[in-house]
This record gives sequence, C-alpha cells and structure tokens, in this order.
Amino acid sequence: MNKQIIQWYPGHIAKAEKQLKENLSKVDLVFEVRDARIPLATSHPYLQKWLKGKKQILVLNRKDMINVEAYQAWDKKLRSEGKVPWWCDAKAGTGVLQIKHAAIRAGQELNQRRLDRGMKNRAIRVLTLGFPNVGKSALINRLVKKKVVSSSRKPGVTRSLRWVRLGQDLDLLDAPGVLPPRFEDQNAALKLAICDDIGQAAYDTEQVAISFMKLLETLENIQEAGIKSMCLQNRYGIFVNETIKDKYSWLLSAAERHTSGDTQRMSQRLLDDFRKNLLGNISLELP
Ligand SMILES: Nc1nc2c(ncn2[C@@H]2O[C@H](COP(=O)(O)OP(=O)(O)OP(=O)(O)O)[C@@H](O)[C@H]2O)c(=O)[nH]1
Repeated sequence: MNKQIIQWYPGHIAKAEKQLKENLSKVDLVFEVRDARIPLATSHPYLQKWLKGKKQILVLNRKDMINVEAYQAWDKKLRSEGKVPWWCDAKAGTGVLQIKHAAIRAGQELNQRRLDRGMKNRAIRVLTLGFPNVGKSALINRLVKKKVVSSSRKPGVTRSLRWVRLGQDLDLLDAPGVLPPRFEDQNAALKLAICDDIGQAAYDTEQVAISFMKLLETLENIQEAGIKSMCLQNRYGIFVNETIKDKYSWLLSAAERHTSGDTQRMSQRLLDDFRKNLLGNISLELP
C-alpha cells in the first residue's frame, strides 16, 4: 500500500493535541502507551519533541495479543536502545501493578528533587499518552481499580482530558489518542487500520482487507498461525496460500457469493474475523 490511501486526523484529535501541549507543563511524568502488536506503528514521531526530556514510562499494552517470540524480540530490542518496556494487559490487569509501582518510584525521585529545592511533597501528575485505541483508558481503569473513564472497542472514544486520582501518590490525566497529522508511512497506517487503532472513516475497508491478505502472504509464521484451519475455508471458501490466477479475485468472488456483491460488508466481516481469531497468533511487526 504505497499510495496515500489511509488518512485520519479528525477534529477532536487536532483539538486534543492542542490541549495536550497546553497541559504538558503541568505533568511530571508520562505513560507512553503503545500497542504491543505494532510498537513501531504506534510510536508517535513528534512525541520526544513535545516531551522535551520529561520523565517517561514506556507501556506496551495488549501483551495478551502477541506471541512469545514477538514479546522477546521487542523486549530485547527496546532494552538494547536503553529503554525499559513495561508490558501489560490492561483488559485483564496483568502487569498493571508493576507499572503503578514504577510510577510511584519515579514520583518519589521527583519529590526528593522538590524537597532538595525546599519545595513540598505533592501527588505526582501523570499523563497517559498514545495513539487511539491502544488501551490508555483501560490502563487507567485498571490502575484505579474501577471504571472511571470510558474504554471502548472503537478508536476515538476519549474526547477530552480528564484527571483521575490514584491514592495519595498519583494524579492521572486521561487524554484522547493522538496521531501524526499525516501518515508518511502507509504500511504503518495499514497496520493501525488492521489493528483497529484508527477510525474506520480513515480507510477503505476492502482495500485494507486486500492489503492485509497480501501482508499475510509475506509473514513467515503464517503456517504456525494455523490460518488454513481457520474459518476461512467454511466461511469464505478460500485458502490463503491457494494458487489462484488472480490472487485477490477471491475476495470479490467470495463477496458476491456471500453478500450479493457487497464487498465492503464482506471485507468488514473478514477484518473482524482476523482481528478476533488471527491477530494474536501472528507477528505483524517484528524489530
Ligand atoms: N485484549 C486486550 N484488549 C485490551 C487491552 N487494553 C485495552 N483493550 C481493549 O481495547 C479497547 C480500547 O481500549 P481503550 O482503553 O478505550 O483505548 P484508548 O487508548 O483509551 O482509546 P481512545 O479513547 O480512542 O484514545 C477496549 O475494548 C479495551 O477493552 C489489552 O491489554 N488486551
């Protein structure tokens, strides 16, 4: 997918970015939350420029949705770059307590510096930052152990900044997802679309479904994923690795058979199936 096909910069994200910049000076620490399935595609190109050396905790969420190989490869790569990745599953709550402790420790260091300068101790203000739908709100809800902010399956749900208190030590700021105004790298944008990390209005479902199939063919671990045994045969009458004259004509013909030529709906079903059944088994992005 080389053409500029996927674009998404809705008004609320532009507004969120403006608000974020206004609020950055008020926070002490930033949780940068990325999607563990696509840590590169969910790394914001301007983030370091905005944060200007502010203390950060790198959270790789959705650990439950990747395989061990991907986890190990990314953990090693990030550590080799001097980063400390904190892995979690904000839906189930795994790894969240460790993140809380890391934030409290960072807060103690910051407060020590305040004391050294003759200032009083205070709760540390933490901003949760990341692309839409990576699990920022789910992480906050897990940290405070109740549903204080909306967390939903669709990207772009958090629309405004909201402070949430966590015990005596931390004040958390939930913020809408941020995105670069233009996706220079359309392959990264495709991964965001496949993982449902950008709004559906940003892309053509059929094109993304076809691009995803092309991408699947290039993945080495596709056999391990047991894709052939998936619902594809029964539901769509196709095999991914089948040799066919026009590789992607199956998408169109399958769409005709199943949904009277409604390829958009067919592609949507396909993407939904893949998101549900396949994405946890394959590595969309390896270092
Ligand atoms: N399997 C799994 N699902 C998760 C995880 N974290 C979040 N989710 C789900 O992903 C969806 C998006 O989570 P949110 O917390 O709303 O994401 P967000 O980053 O706040 O999204 P925006 O409001 O768009 O910025 C929800 O349906 C969550 O239940 C995780 O670690 N594992």
